[in-house]
Amino acid sequence: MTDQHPIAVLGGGSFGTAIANLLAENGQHVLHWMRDPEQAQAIRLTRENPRYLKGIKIHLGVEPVTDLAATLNACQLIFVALPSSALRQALQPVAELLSGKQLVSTTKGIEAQSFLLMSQILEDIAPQARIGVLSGPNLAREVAEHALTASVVASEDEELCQHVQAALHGRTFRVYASADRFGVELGGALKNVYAIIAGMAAAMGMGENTKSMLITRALAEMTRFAVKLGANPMTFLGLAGVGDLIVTCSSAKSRNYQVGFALGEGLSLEDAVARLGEVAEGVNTIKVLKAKAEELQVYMPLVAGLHAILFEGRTLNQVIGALMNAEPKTDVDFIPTTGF
Ligand SMILES: NC(=O)C1=CN([C@@H]2O[C@H](COP(=O)(O)OP(=O)(O)OC[C@H]3O[C@@H](n4cnc5c(N)ncnc54)[C@H](OP(=O)(O)O)[C@@H]3O)[C@@H](O)[C@H]2O)C=CC1
Ligand SMILES: O=C(CO)COP(=O)(O)O
Repeated sequence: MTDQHPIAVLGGGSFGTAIANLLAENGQHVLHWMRDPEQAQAIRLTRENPRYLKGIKIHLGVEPVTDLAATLNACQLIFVALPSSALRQALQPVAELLSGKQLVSTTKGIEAQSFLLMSQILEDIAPQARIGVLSGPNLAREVAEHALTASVVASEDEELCQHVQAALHGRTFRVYASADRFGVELGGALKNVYAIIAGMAAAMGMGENTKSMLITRALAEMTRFAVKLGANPMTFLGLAGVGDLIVTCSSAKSRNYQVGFALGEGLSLEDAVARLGEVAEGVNTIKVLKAKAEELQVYMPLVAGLHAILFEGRTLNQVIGALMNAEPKTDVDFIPTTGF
């Protein structure tokens, strides 16, 4: 059943475009808000968004718009697909228009200084809104090309979860519900850091053993950190945890992986990010994560190693040597046996 109101998607990048298309394919009228009037006009005329999703036809049910206030006024369900660095500054000025709306963040990042996840920022600026997150192994291009894909909508608000499932479920996209908003969102933010490391390893010609070790030990670190923050470790065994970690650490379509690959080829961080020209959230997340892990005294050797390479002048070989020669540890030591 289609909504009586249009559905808003905020953000004219690759993921906003992919989600807007999915909704429109399901018969929804979508107001796709972007800040650039030229981009909106070009999409209206050509039905393509070549800068972010070249070759993908934009469904006629997607209406590119640039009036944010009018968009928020017209819609009850609003997907937020803005970079984490832009979300607060874009939405704070229109905070009063968000009251009572269903806001679903798809943004996978952490705010510097506050260490807030994106749905927590939404809650902060719009306490009267109904809040959820959408996260999972969802490479935008594959979603747009109709690869069979699953995602998770997470909120304590069951009605919101059902609304999102009804709006997005289709022949190629399946949405699972979760009540653990914090765990689902944390998984999406943390995995970007490990995708940078996986990209580096690939550029260095490392094999499948290395990839598997990285993904598994990344899961250990992520879970250890999440448990320290009081999250449910079981969420990390789901699509938004290990699922997203696998896809992002395995695919050259991931922008975080691409940044890592460029670093592994010897580019500076600045050049790697410039060459990408899109958002790689892990670059900002690593800074705040390293500091938080130290503050909370959580053992995160991969995070510390990547930070040392990017910001402390260590070489890849120095860090690899330190990681492989670290004191012996036990394998699965990060899930408490009681309490969950
Ligand atoms: N791409 C993917 O596969 C997936 C991405 N995500 C998450 O979605 C979020 C958005 O990423 P994605 O769509 O990929 O990013 P892209 O890099 O593809 O696009 C970024 C978009 O954000 C816009 N933008 C940047 N700053 C502002 C601002 N201040 N106000 C308004 N709009 C702004 C850009 O506009 P302009 O062109 O005018 O600069 C552009 O449209 C990220 O957190 C990402 O982790 C989640 C799942 C999958
Ligand atoms: O989150 C993603 C896939 O689930 C997209 O990852 P990148 O931002 O690294 O492209």
